[in-house]
Amino acid sequence: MANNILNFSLADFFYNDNPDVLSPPDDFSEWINNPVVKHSFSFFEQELLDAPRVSTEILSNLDGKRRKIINLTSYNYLGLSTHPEVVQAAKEALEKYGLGSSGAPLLSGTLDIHTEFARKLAEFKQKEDCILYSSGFGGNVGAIQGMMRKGDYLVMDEKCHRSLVDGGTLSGAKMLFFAHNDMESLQMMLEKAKGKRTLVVVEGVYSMDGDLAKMPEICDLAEQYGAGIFIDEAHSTLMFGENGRGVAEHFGVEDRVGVSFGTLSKSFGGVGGFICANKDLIRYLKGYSSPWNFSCAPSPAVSGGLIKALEVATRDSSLRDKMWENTRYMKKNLLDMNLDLGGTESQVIPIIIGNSGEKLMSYAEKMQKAGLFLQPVDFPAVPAHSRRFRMSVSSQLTQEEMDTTLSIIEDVIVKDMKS
Ligand SMILES: Cc1ncc(COP(=O)(O)O)c(C=O)c1O
Repeated sequence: MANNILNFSLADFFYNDNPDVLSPPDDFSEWINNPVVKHSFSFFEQELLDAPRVSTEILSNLDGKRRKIINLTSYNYLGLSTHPEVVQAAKEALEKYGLGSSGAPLLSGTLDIHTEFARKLAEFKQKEDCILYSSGFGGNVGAIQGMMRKGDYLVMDEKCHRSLVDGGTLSGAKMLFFAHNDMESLQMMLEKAKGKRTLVVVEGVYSMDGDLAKMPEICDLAEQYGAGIFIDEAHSTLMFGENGRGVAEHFGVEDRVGVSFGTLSKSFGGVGGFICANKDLIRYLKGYSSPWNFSCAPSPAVSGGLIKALEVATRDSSLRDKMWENTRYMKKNLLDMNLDLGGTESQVIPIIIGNSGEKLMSYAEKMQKAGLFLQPVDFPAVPAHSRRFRMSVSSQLTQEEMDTTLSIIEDVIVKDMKS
């Protein structure tokens, strides 16, 4: 049976009592003064200068030398962060409301601009209501922690984002992880949770691999066991589906998915998170979701920009179409170089390097010196045997930038791998 939950996986790493990984020594005071980790892993520490004027360009400060480089790591998939209409709308909201909301949403923090944005998001996602959070991370933590309680079961894909896992931990619900996108493993976990209040938690696009949740099969199984479904559409909202509503729309299963999460920091180009669901659930979250009722409401200036970002991204499909055209071009050329792109089905393209952290870091540095910023993703963010670069393709990339990117990758990675 394909149940790799028993082999090494992120789930093992993070959730099981494996004494070999990142566990602080028993003597906690000694550890605080002299923290050590047993498994070595590296950070690609560096400083990027200046706010990017366009998402594809940044200044790097590697070795104290300023270089203008191509950025293929940004989440600004549609270029909305720097879109002139979005920036203008944010400026107007800033003038009108000031910088901050100066209150938690239930106290004085909810302004008319938040209500308007939440209503527009609910309409867009075709759900009854919507709740806004100041961060995507907080939205996931808050929704899961708010909805679930001790005695409930969370059945989560093992590759789900940390925010979903932390929300589960806080809720006190029992957490069962199924092998990534493996329906046999999902069914096994649902069997274990049988008869309990159960929520199946998946991501539309998985953020490290770029593959899609198998939504039709997941819906079938969840319905068979009477479980609810929560989908994190962080990397798929405004990108997938005929109207950009995400992977649930792409598979035609929106009305079978009760709770839909989105972040505002990726394709929307701002910051924040939101949950769309039925009215009762949203009302319940407003009472019990701690990151909502015990944290300041989102910045009204950002909300103003985001209302415009939603309008720009949905008034036609031109930005999305361009992003897909660029994605197809990059994928085709990377595959022609025989690079391992895992099972990507989206604009998130992993370039898997393997188990050498040193190679990963040295490629990263060489590429940056040659004019390309690709963020290396090292263990423990991904399993040690599949260290990688994670490329995010944007609608803003020019043909020249894509061709320069490909030739740098060929020079630095492909030539070395062949040698
Ligand atoms: C799948 C997923 N969910 C949630 C988040 C959290 O979103 P934010 O960074 O907007 O807080 C991320 C961020 O990387 C993500 O990849």
